[in-house]
Amino acid sequence: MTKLSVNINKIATIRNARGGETPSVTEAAVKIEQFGGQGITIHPRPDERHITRKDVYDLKPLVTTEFNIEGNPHRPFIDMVLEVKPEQVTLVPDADDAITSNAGWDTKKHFDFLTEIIAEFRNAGIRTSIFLDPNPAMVEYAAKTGTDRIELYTEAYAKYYSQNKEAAIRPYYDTAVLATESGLGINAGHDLSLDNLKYFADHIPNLLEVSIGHALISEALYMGLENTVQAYLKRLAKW
Ligand SMILES: CC(=O)[C@@H](O)[C@H](O)COP(=O)(O)O
Ligand SMILES: NCC(=O)COP(=O)(O)O
Repeated sequence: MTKLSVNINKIATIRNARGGETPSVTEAAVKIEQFGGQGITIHPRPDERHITRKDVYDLKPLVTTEFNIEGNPHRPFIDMVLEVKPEQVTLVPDADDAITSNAGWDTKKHFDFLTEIIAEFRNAGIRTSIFLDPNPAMVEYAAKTGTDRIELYTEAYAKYYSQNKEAAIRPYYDTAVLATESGLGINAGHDLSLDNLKYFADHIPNLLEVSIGHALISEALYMGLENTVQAYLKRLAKW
């Protein structure tokens, strides 16, 4: 079964446009879980452009499914995650000024750094996942870092899906097969949508979790949050 973790960054983006608490990030998380969401993902960025540090602490006692915190492991981020103790931390190597995440880890180059940080999280009982381009060459080093999972960075798949979906998914399939053989769990995310999700989930073996935010929250403007979460769950259903 592939779990749906809903990324609620965009709820915070709208809220921050006016300050105050509308729409409420915590209420959205609770409702998403009531509507069937199987996890809540947030990506607090250093400039707090959407999710703030306060949100991270406010959400922790309310999330009853799986809490997944994503981010670049600078020391303040690491310390916050160790204090909050979510079920999962996803390490993303994004520059502070990046508009959004735009690359996976070079696991060979950053091997020592990742190994050290991953041990810190694992010793605290927090599952780790590292954001990875669909590049089988990165899997060998990823596995040696001790991470529990990888998160396949799906922007390229989403971009090329409408042109040639067989070609778009091939590197993801190859990376996923090797990751499974290497004992790694597989998550995926970035630009997944109602259009492209089913093909991805049907063709990637052992896909444990997808985290989806931008498209899902955008689609919810027209369909409503409950219908949208349900529509995503249907795309992930195997029957
Ligand atoms: C790791 C990943 O792909 C997502 O977390 C993405 O970075 C969302 O972040 P933004 O909402 O800031 O674009
Ligand atoms: N890890 C990916 C994520 O949380 C959401 O990415 P997106 O759907 O906002 O592109």
